[in-house]
Amino acid sequence: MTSKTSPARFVPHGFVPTVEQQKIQLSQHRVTLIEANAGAAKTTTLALRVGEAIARGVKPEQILALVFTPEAREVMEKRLVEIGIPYSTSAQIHVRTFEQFATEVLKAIEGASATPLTTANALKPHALAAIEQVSEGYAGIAEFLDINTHNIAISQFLDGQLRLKATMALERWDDDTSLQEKAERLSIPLTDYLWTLEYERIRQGNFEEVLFRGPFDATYDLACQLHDFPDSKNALPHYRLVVGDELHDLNEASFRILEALLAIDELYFVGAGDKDQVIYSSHGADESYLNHRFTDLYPGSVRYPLTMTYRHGPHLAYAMEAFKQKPVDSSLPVSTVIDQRHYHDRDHDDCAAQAVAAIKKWKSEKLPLEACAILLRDRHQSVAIENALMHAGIAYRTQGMQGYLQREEILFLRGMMAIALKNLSAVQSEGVRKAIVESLAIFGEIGFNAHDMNFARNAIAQDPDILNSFFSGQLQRSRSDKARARISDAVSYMETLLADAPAGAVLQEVCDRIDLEAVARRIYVNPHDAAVVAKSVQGFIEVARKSAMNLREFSEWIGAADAFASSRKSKGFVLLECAVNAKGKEFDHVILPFLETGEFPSLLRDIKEEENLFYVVATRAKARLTLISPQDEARRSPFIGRMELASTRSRAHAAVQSNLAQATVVPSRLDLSVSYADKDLVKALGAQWDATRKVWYVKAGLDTKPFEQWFREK
Ligand SMILES: Nc1ncnc2c1ncn2[C@@H]1O[C@H](COP(=O)(O)OP(=O)(O)OP(=O)(O)O)[C@@H](O)[C@H]1O
Repeated sequence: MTSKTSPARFVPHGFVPTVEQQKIQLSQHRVTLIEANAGAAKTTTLALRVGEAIARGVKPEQILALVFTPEAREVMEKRLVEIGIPYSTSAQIHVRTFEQFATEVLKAIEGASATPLTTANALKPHALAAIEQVSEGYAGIAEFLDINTHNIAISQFLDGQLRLKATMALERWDDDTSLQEKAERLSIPLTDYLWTLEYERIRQGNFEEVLFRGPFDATYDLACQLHDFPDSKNALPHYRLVVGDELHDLNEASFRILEALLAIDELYFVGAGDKDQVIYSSHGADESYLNHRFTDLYPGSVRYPLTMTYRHGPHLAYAMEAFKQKPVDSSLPVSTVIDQRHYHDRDHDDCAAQAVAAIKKWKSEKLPLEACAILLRDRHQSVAIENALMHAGIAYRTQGMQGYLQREEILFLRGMMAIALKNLSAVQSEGVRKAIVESLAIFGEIGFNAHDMNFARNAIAQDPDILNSFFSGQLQRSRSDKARARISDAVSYMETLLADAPAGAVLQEVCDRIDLEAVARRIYVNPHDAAVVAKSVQGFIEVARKSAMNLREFSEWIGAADAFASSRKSKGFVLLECAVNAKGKEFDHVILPFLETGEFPSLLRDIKEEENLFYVVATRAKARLTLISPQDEARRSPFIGRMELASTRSRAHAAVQSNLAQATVVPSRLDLSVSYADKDLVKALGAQWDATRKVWYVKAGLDTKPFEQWFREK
């Protein structure tokens, strides 16, 4: 595909590739691997490789770019265009998550798509059916079984089966291996092993028709299919080039899909990753694939380094070097600012005020708000931040999560207030009215089926005055007597209230009467989700209490806040996003609030992954990183201390000076505006044709005078 001596045919837009990048761009090895630090241009260099392939005649639809998450897919799509591949061309490149790719291939094999079930709540009925089959079917060994059907057990089961499948640990055993032995070898309780087998039996359905697929199931099913029926490899599209980003997320199932793709002749593969960005080990992600699995399979694979980060300057590079205890460097002649701000201990409103102060400072320097991102460890943290932003009149946009006023648990409380004030009609948006009705049904644990739910949503959204009578009537359908009694009590309490009752105290009373935290634990399969919901609710009640408003005033304030949050500006807003969704992205200014023990690192999660997640979010910053932590040093996240900010500062300063001294102005190529009729003329004068970007250009270093009449900007 490429030859060792030939120069690059693809010239990117806006920067000159380094020698290291060029080696990868021109690599002619079947398997090329890149292991490099955050911001060291992995995605960009994969995009360069794609551009080079197109410049050499590979059709864009013969190129596959594989990633693991929708966010990473977005970043890859963006980079392809940024480096200069025209949108019309890049849109034809197959940029897919593994799961999406597997779904498409399975559809080609099976001729139909299995129902996708994406949430733990949607999978719960199938998990319950499976455990029922275990308790009935294995009565003979019942004394070894430990049957539990509460939400925590289901959540643990769903995580466990995902891991078993991601690591392909359910593969066939010798017939004489007993069930107990198999469970022991997998280091899981026998019940969990049997539960997974039954669950898979239900999922795989009868008559070879898969009934449903949960998260990651398509990847697993395709890996099994390729293993069990080698001929199904023929269903894989024939690509000429496959690039894989974020390969640190590889697990056994996705690796096997890559293996099958790589068995296709004439296919080149270039993959990149950073072992310190592994945050999905619960899904079987493992650095061993990058470390040696590729090389074991393809001894001819080569590894190329990308040694410098291009996202930020030496200050942040050295802080990350100290944090991760690995070499990190930057050749950028810029001082990435690392600001620290502190808040009164446990005062999250003060923390949010510090975030606002950091944004105001940025704005006062005439820097664009949309280049600013507040990255949260968890979504419950957005309550204080959103309020502070609204209060300061700073527009914001949430990504990958709803603004807090639109979340189920808060919509439920808004519904209860609407019942008290009989003012659902005051909620401007019909969509929000519908969502409020749905949340009342969910937290009221009313057993609506999809049809009933739809009917209720539409009827009440159109005629909000019937909310009270409808809701009281439907409560009779609540699943448990206890829940029905509690919520009826809360509704009667609300209906007796006057509009001038204090909102904070009333909402607290509603939560106590219903025992909302227990309801959340019943409703949310994942205990972490239930905990986040409880924290959101507490945050909301705190807002009401601190406002000192009565019910009517608070309801009006929510209406105004709703309108503020939904105002859509194309510019002049800051971004609010959860840490896990920020992978692969970059922002001029990253603000990390709530850096205290228990929040970040979260104590409910694996500490190594928390550390990797912190590394991921801190390295999203290009020009400025603001760290917001408690005044009390003992309560601060230990991650800040590990950045050794004070001791790395002078070395970083010296590196910026030295980078400045070495910086040279690199002459870049000049794009021309040439009509079809003039093409032979410019060619004769020495202009080059860029097949990827479909533009004539003068190579860097050539005399541009003869081309003056075709300059794009005179
Ligand atoms: N040769 C170069 N000169 C200057 N800037 C570059 C060069 N190559 C890439 N960059 C810039 O470096 C930044 C980081 O690149 P990229 O996102 O590809 O890194 P990455 O290694 O994939 O990051 P991560 O793993 O942290 O997501 C981008 O802003 C990109 O435009």
